[in-house]
Amino acid sequence: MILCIGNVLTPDELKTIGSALNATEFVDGQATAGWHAKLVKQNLQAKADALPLQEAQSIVQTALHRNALFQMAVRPKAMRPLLFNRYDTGMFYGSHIDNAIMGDRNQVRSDVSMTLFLSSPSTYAGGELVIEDTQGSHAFKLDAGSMIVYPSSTLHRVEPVTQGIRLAVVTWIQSFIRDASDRELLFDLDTARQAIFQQQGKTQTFDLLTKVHANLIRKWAEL
Ligand SMILES: O=C(O)CCC(=O)C(=O)O
Ligand SMILES: [Fe+2]
Repeated sequence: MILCIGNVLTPDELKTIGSALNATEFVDGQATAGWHAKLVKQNLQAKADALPLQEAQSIVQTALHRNALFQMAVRPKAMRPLLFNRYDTGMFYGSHIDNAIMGDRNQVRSDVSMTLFLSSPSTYAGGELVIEDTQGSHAFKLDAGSMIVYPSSTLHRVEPVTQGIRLAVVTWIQSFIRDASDRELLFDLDTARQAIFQQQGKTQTFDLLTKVHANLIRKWAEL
């Protein structure tokens, strides 16, 4: 399941992050790509230990934590550190698959990839995130503060930026629910169960759906 989530960051938060990124040193993005992805990666990323970045990192961390849709769709168990990336005019990231296991000491299996867009689409041309699945290629260019989550098992790319600068923050998440179709099933069930609660309250039907939901998590969750 590919899911777009709007308004993850407030305009104020976006402004603070923008100022932090202005004060941050960006380096060649090649450092964090697999040997095959390196061949097609041409972007920049913020130095991980850059001081001005700390506030920006904690703003995004908090925003992910409070976002009910993100939590429901991804069911995060562990997450790679947030990576702020930048594509200046002419930069791109060609078709690639993300590494399955990331990190040296705290290893994370990438089940879900996410991009949180930080630049308004009106400020740059190109730079679409294109995700390929069995139904074809899907291009995304979201509002600043909106995010997309998609299975890390997909080939994807960032189209060349032909004008302006594209800023984003990306990360990879290991989910309690490893299988993407199981995650989607739980997401749908949870959505339906909550709609029933809104309409009818805590009925027997709601209780039954909640039981199925909880027991499927028991069946599938990896702790
Ligand atoms: O910038 C993006 O939207 C995605 C970048 C990406 O695919 C990656 O860093 O692996
Ligand atoms: Fe990627």
